[in-house]
Amino acid sequence: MAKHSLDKDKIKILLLEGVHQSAVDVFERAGYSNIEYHKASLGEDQLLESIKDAHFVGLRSRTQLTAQVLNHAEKLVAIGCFCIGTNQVDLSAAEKLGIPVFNAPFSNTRSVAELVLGEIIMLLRGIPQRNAQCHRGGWLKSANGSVEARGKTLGVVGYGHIGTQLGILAETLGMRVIFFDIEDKLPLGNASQVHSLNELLANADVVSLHVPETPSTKDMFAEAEFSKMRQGGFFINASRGTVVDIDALAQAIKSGHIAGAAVDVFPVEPKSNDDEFVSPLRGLDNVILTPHIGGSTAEAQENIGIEVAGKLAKYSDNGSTLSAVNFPEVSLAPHAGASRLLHIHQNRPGVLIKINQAFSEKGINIAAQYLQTTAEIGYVVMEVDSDQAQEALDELKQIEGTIRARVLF
Ligand SMILES: NC(=O)c1ccc[n+]([C@@H]2O[C@H](COP(=O)([O-])OP(=O)(O)OC[C@H]3O[C@@H](n4cnc5c(N)ncnc54)[C@H](O)[C@@H]3O)[C@@H](O)[C@H]2O)c1
Ligand SMILES: O=C(O)CC[C@@H](O)C(=O)O
Repeated sequence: MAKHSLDKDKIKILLLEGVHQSAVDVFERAGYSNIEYHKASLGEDQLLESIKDAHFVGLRSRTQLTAQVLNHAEKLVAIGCFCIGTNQVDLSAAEKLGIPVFNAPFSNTRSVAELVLGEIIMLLRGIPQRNAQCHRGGWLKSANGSVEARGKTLGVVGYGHIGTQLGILAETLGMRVIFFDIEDKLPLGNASQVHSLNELLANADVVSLHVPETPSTKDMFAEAEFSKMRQGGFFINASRGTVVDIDALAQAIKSGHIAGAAVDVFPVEPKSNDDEFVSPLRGLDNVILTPHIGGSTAEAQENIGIEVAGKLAKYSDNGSTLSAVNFPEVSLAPHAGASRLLHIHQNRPGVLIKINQAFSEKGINIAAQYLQTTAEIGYVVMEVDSDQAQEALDELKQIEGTIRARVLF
């Protein structure tokens, strides 16, 4: 492939939150050496300073990329969320600035499902409180409140990648699986979809949440929902902390209505491993608390590193936005001897016609062209003869509604 418009060693890649070494390896193999690597998330001021001249940023769930931060990141070309969730990024602000956001939609799915499966067994056997007693020198040898998973009903809220995997695994234990989702979903195995959350709450022995953080899931579980769960039921949340009113959950557990819970995500999480974890669930023996590690396994983190770094490197190398979460998806094979230009514009009628008119008036020959749009923006990848690339770029920059235009190679 021809020379990159910007020397690769000038392209700054900022990696935060200890993303796996596999990501660094992918970038280095692709020729990118200017990598600023941080093991933890950065404080606000340090983030602003480091992101100001970064072309790519990679983060996990702690770093908040708000519109303010993005506006400050003058050179930012693309964002990689080295995880599933993308709620920590203002996706719409990024889109309007012409910045695609990539994630790893299923590299840690299995890890979360396995953790939850283990927690189901632990909760049904009353292990958390027995474990806590033993640590304090107690001996709670009793079958009281201990039951098998076989024959119990698991209620999955959000039957997506994780919810479906969990359902299949739970069936191998002999559990009956019901699920509630806002979309009609193909039930896997013997699972069955119920038509309201209330129906699920009334029928499940264990309720497990696997929805994304969206306006519709904010505080989706509060006092009313907990009170509709079965007396003595169990509750698991490994989705996002904002989905649950944590005080209401603590209250439902203290009252004995909920017999135990496993919680991996919290409305407020410590910024680093050195900060204190504060929660109304602390000190409750029948609650398994984990520090947002549902997807934190060696396998998942390595695969996520490879997947997301690969997507960023591809976007940098050839403009491919396949599987971006906030951007039109375009992928175009390179043609020998041609230069590639990228044009991101506000989605208004006639932009492509204007580009083609301008090129035709200047005698610029288009070898290939591909446009995709979202409601907000349009993204055109095109190729022209290499000796006309600069002239073509100058024309593109003058098209009304242009957000960004650049020559890639
Ligand atoms: N604890 C962790 O470490 C960890 C790891 C990975 C993912 N997660 C979280 O888990 C979430 C789910 O992951 P996934 O890969 O299964 O996502 P997914 O997008 O595949 O599935 C989410 C499902 O939730 C459904 N949904 C959305 N809004 C809903 C609502 N209001 N009520 C009912 N259903 C609704 C969707 O239709 C979809 O089927 C992620 O968004 C992420 O926030 C946490
Ligand atoms: O690795 C993380 O910080 C987030 C993991 C998980 O919540 C995800 O969204 O994939």
